[in-house]
Amino acid sequence: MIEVKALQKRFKLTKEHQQKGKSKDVREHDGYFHSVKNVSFSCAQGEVLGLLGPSGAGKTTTLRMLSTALKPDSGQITINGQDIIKKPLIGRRSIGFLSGSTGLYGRLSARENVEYFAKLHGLKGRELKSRCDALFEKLDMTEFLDKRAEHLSTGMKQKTNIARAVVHQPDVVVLDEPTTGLDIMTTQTVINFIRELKSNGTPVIFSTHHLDEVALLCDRICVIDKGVSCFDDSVAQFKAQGKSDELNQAFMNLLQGAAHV
Ligand SMILES: Nc1ncnc2c1ncn2[C@@H]1O[C@H](COP(=O)(O)OP(=O)(O)OP(=O)(O)O)[C@@H](O)[C@H]1O
Repeated sequence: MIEVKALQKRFKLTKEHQQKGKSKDVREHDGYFHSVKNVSFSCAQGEVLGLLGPSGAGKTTTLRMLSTALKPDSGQITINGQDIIKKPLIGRRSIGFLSGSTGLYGRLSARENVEYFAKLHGLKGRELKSRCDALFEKLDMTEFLDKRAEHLSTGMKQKTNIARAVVHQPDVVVLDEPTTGLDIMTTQTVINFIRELKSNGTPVIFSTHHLDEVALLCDRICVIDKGVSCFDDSVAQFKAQGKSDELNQAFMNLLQGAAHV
């Protein structure tokens, strides 16, 4: 179970940001850009939560705080009752994080990349091999395992990144736009993999702009708009609140009627 309460993160405004016109955004004040102003949600065993919101809403910033890559200014993140802001090492062990900016080591093969991260998490010998082999099969990676990462396609790289993110069998999996830019077959492999994590009881949180994936996978939805979570509940409640059975219409209704900004 992961619980996120009242997260906040602001960034000092640079001249460059001001020149880009950020000063027009309502989240800029006191010399800071308040990227995440008040975000709360939870995701229990066996649930998949879809994190939705317009571009720039604060989804990636929120997910980076969950991964411990960014320290919140205030708020709480607990995993199975453990405060991972106070104990980031526990957070790093407990969370498997895939981000758009995660890089692979280009000169290592796909297999070597995943094994390298497995070793960093203390895996070795037979356990390391059987854990990696199982992931390679589930993610349909066998035919490119020995190719250098620098020569892999976008989809192959994404599969390798996912394997690397979950090789330590984390308690919670957090995926930032896991299917963006992928072809249909690779997208399906990623969707099946999320389903399998769910059926094993692992809470999965993923950000996306694809509402068809939300319909296929999610039990819960959290919507972030201008740094504020304006919805956190079941998919059924989302449709009811948005007064539409169609997720995209419910999403539009919710944002248009938002009273949080
Ligand atoms: N280090 C930073 N310094 C200043 N502003 C930042 C920084 N990181 C993020 N931001 C700003 O915070 C806002 C939220 O960004 P974030 O990447 O979290 O949005 P997002 O919801 O993930 O958007 P998208 O759907 O386009 O990926 C954006 O306006 C972004 O420019």
